[in-house]
Amino acid sequence: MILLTAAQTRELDQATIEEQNITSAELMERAAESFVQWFRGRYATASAGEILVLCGPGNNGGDGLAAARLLQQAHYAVRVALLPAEQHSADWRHNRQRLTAAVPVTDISAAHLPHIAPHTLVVDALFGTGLSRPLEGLPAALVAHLAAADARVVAVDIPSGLFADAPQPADSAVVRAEHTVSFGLPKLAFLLPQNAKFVGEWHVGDIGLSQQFIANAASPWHYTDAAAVAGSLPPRSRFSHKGTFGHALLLAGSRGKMGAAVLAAGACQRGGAGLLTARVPGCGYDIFQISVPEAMCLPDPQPDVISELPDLTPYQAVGIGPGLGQEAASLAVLRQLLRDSAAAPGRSQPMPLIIDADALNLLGQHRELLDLLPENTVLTPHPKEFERLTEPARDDYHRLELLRDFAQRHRSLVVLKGAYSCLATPGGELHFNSTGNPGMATGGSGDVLTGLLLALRADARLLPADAVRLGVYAHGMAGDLAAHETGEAGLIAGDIVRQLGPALSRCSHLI
Ligand SMILES: NC(=O)C1=CN([C@@H]2O[C@H](COP(=O)(O)OP(=O)(O)OC[C@H]3O[C@@H](n4cnc5c(N)ncnc54)[C@H](OP(=O)(O)O)[C@@H]3O)[C@@H](O)[C@H]2O)[C@H](O)CC1
Ligand SMILES: [K+]
Repeated sequence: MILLTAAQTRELDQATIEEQNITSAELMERAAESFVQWFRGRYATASAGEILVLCGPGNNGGDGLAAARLLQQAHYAVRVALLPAEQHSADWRHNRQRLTAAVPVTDISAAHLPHIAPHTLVVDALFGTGLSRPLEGLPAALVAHLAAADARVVAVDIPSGLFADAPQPADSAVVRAEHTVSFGLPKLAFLLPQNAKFVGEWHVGDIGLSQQFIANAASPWHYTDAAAVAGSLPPRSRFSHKGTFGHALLLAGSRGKMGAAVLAAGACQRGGAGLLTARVPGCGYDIFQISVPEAMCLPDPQPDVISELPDLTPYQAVGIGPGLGQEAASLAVLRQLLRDSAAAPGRSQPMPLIIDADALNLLGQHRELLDLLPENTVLTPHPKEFERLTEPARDDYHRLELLRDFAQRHRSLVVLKGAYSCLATPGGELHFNSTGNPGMATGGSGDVLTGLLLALRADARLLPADAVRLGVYAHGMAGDLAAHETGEAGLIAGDIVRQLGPALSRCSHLI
């Protein structure tokens, strides 16, 4: 699914109206119906109490007026408060007229802010994608009043005061919603950690927007949902053998951190690698062989860390980093790996690499190595690791800029890990992942992702970006399946490994 700017959203509305030969008021009615349908599913009339709908002067306010009418028809107790304005949109006026006397309406002024008892359900229809500047004056005072009242806010389309696709100045007034009910497509703003406190839980209703416009729209932002990964894991041929799915090499572990190697190896196996060989420090030999009997093991001559790179000839992909440590000997191995991978003997393409954890930190300390990254190398930093590779970000939007720029400059596939992990491609696309849950914020879940990506990059049937997008999605889905069994707090990385098979199998059955 693609994500659009606020300006493109307006064009999409217009395209829908023209394509379907409907009026803008009819499209607004669909939006209001979609909002009310969600609302009715969430709040029973008996327990909702009196609902206050706050309406601004544009079409967001128009949505609010139409929703107020529909809520009243559905037997909710509703009142409306209007923000004063010199001008109102045409569809606002249309819906103001359609509101019957059964819904009390008051005008908001600085002297008459609406009374809001604690826990009142408030529908925020003040401003939507037409927000043209940060809120000040009366709208800002109203937002503060809402916060002070401890209301339970449901935002229409987007919390008022929040820009859909750009940062707002620090401390500017933004409504803090418990839920945001949006239309058609999610907004980029919903996916950024800095906005979580405003957006709350978000939902998107289908209002029949032009699919043709969406399919042809140009945007760097994508949202990886089930449809996006459908078909990216081809079925296995009956005549396939273990060589078909590639031989992966994993360089992982150091004294005290062999668990990372074991988790990554388990994930690589569950991810479908035909063969896996692990290079581990000497001390990890027994641990690894006993924990992962399906894999082969090449113990390093050094007992505590990995100090020598094996010959890469037999392998189709290499993963490095989980539990590696940051010793000079391991840095030398990483440097050698980058050199050997760029021009692997007998290969037309560079070796597919996955670089994670301590290997990323080593890259951050020796940035000259970034120039050696073979094309389509996968890097999987969390925000701190990413900062070590680039620079501290001013905010989440700046971080996305840095991410996009980095992936383009180094022709790499970078997965910035987080609630909506974001894959940046060498072509400048940003793919936000939709699966996963907070239970996955636990030690070792990144090692699992590395192992899974290693398996998928070793599978020559998959294109590089498709493999990574699928891996990030399946990893999140495995976390969701695991959390279903263990709960979020009880989830540990090994649970994710155990659910990778079912998750991948679901992905391969998606159509
Ligand atoms: N497909 C859809 O998503 C649909 C969305 N709908 C809804 O329409 C809104 C967008 O409506 P729009 O009329 O474009 O814009 P808003 O309602 O958000 O606001 C515009 C008015 O607000 C004024 N404004 C803007 N910023 C401020 C501010 N900081 N302070 C005060 N006033 C402000 C603006 O005035 P200008 O001076 O900027 O001209 C306008 O008067 C979308 O979010 C959905 O809710 C449709 O219902 C159909 C489908
Ligand atoms: K709003």
